[in-house]
Order: sequence, then structure tokens, then C-alpha cells
Amino acid sequence: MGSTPPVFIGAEEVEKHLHRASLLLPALEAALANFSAGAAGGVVQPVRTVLPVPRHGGYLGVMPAYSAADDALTTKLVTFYEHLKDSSVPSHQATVLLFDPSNGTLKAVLDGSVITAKRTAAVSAIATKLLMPAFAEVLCILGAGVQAYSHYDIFTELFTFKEVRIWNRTKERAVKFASCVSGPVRVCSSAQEAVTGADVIVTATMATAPILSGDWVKPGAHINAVGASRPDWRELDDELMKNSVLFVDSRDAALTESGDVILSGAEIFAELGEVLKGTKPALPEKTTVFKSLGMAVEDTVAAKFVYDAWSAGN
Ligand SMILES: NC(=O)C1=CN([C@@H]2O[C@H](COP(=O)(O)OP(=O)(O)OC[C@H]3O[C@@H](n4cnc5c(N)ncnc54)[C@H](O)[C@@H]3O)[C@@H](O)[C@H]2O)C=CC1
Ligand SMILES: O=C([O-])C1=[NH+]CCC1
Repeated sequence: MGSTPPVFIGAEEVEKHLHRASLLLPALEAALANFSAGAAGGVVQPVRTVLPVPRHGGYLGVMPAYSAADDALTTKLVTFYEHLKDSSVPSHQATVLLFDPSNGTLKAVLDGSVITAKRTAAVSAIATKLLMPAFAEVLCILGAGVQAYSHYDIFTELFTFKEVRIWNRTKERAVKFASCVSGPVRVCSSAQEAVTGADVIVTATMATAPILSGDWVKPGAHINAVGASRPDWRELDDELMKNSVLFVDSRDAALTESGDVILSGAEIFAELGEVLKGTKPALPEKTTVFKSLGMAVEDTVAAKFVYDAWSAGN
């Protein structure tokens, strides 16, 4: 008798079972805390392997993780390309393989793009809940791509902002963003205009040089720095990196992959998981940066969530 072939769960099905990124919050908070607990937390996750594809300006990331608390084993394969000529192809594409951890059998192949968009935004939301100033009124998003949309959705679901602003390098995309989302958004002509006076800032661009200057940032603001995941790419300038309290998802990853951290020489204060565990304080009264690179265990718990929901309905 042959083994059961893996199921394929495509983007539409993933979206159906994960219609709100906030569904992932409890699992992600636990995974971040477990990751930062070291061996005792039961998360096995190396820093991802990123293979450059120099001829085409692309990268293939391989992101395996096992979470003992969830008894879940996955690897995500994610490609990201800097300058795609065909704008109908997304800059990031991903697939998650979910294995039976007891015997290594491949159980499911899941679309990873929806998972990547939603788990990243959910992790930024976790950071924001902990680190944003009291009475935050203005949200500013720099970038108008996939991550901008997923961040807008969960941030406006969880928090109450009086004003949401967007800036994008090409203004048409920002205008389109403002016309597509559910609430009012002010389209700004410059990053400086968007950032000035903002309490919470999300940088989610493909920039390779700083787009956000410390000069513009209101003291006490919180920044989720989501882009610039290569050691020579930047979104934030040195002033901002050095004059903020710096939180990361993974110290090892930040010191390997983040141009903003490596090139500025900024000191890492804590991993988000350490704040969640209560071993490091959050310091919301200070200007804070959460440098997000994206962790494999986030995909593990998200894929398990989707697979379990899919299984329950089949
Ligand atoms: N931290 C994490 O867990 C994750 C981070 N990312 C990163 O988030 C960023 C955004 O990803 P997506 O929204 O999926 O990409 P996207 O391609 O959908 O959107 C990128 C946006 O950046 C803008 N942009 C492109 N080049 C730029 C430049 N040189 N300067 C300023 N803006 C520029 C584009 O106009 C577009 O609005 C990327 O850097 C990506 O690698 C993506 C997935 C997970
Ligand atoms: O975590 C992730 O999937 C990624 N981070 C940067 C590019 C893709």
C-alpha cells in the first residue's frame, strides 16, 4: 500500500482559513517567546539560507523550523526579486511544506504568499502593541505593496488611529492603495510629509538605501522596519538606528541579514520574544524600532493553523 500523497492548499484556501491575520496572534506570541527561550523553548530554527540568483537580481530563501510546543515541522521556500520587469509577477513568492514530525512524511504543500503577508503583519502588530506610545493617533505606512496592505488590515483592526498616511516611491501605487482599502488614507507626496508627527510607522519597501531619516521621526514614535532584509540593504538611516531602542525578532538573523543593524552598528536591546516572556522591558515611552526579518517558526505556526482548519473542514 502506497503512502497518502500530500495535499495542496492554494492561496484561495489559505485566505479562506486565514481571513484575518489577527487569528494568528496567540500562536505567534507563543512562538516568539519560545524562540527567545533558547533550547528550553523547543524551537529549532537556523538562520535562513539565502541563495542569490545574480543573473536575475533574485534570491531564494530556505526557511526550516520545528516547534516542539506545536509539534509542527515545516520549511518555507521564498523567492524575492529586486527589479522584476513584469509587474504582474509579485516580487515575493513562497511555498510552505508541512511534514509529519513523527516520521518525516510530507503532509501538505501550502501557498506561502498569503501566510507571509499575514504573519509578518501580525508580528509587527505584536511589536506595536508592546512598543507604541500611549495615545497613538497617526499611523504612517511607507510602501504600497503586499505588506502595506496586510499591515493596514491588521493595524486598523487592532488599533484606533485618527489618521492613516501612506507614501510610496511611485505615487500611483499609493493612490491605488488609498482607493482600495476600507478606510480613509492620506496620500503623501514625500516620506518626510508622511512621517512627520506620526506615532507608529511601518516601512515595507524594496528600498536598498535609507528612505526614513531619524530627523523626521517624532520622539517616542514606534517604527516597524519590515523591509531591507539583506546585509547591504537599508530602509532606516544611522541616526534613527542609533537613537532608538532596537528590538529584533532574532538577534542571530539581525546580525547576519539586516543592513540597518549591521551597517549602523546599532546595539540590539532585546528580541521581541524576550519582551513577551517578561525578561526584557518594552520601553514604550522611548523611540523604538522593531527590525523584522521574518522567522521560519512564524510560518510553521501559521501553516499548522491553516492545515488544522483545512483538515477540520474536510
Ligand atoms: N520582515 C519580514 O518578515 C518580511 C519582510 N518582507 C519585506 O518587506 C518589503 C515589502 O515587501 P512586499 O510588500 O511583499 O513587496 P512589494 O513588491 O509588494 O512592495 C514593495 C513596495 O516598495 C516600493 N519600492 C520598490 N523599490 C523601492 C525603493 N528603492 N525605494 C522605495 N520604495 C521602493 C514599491 O513601489 C512597492 O510599493 C520587502 O523588503 C520584503 O523583502 C517581506 C516578507 C516578510
Ligand atoms: O520572512 C520572509 O519570508 C522574508 N523576509 C524577507 C524576505 C522574505
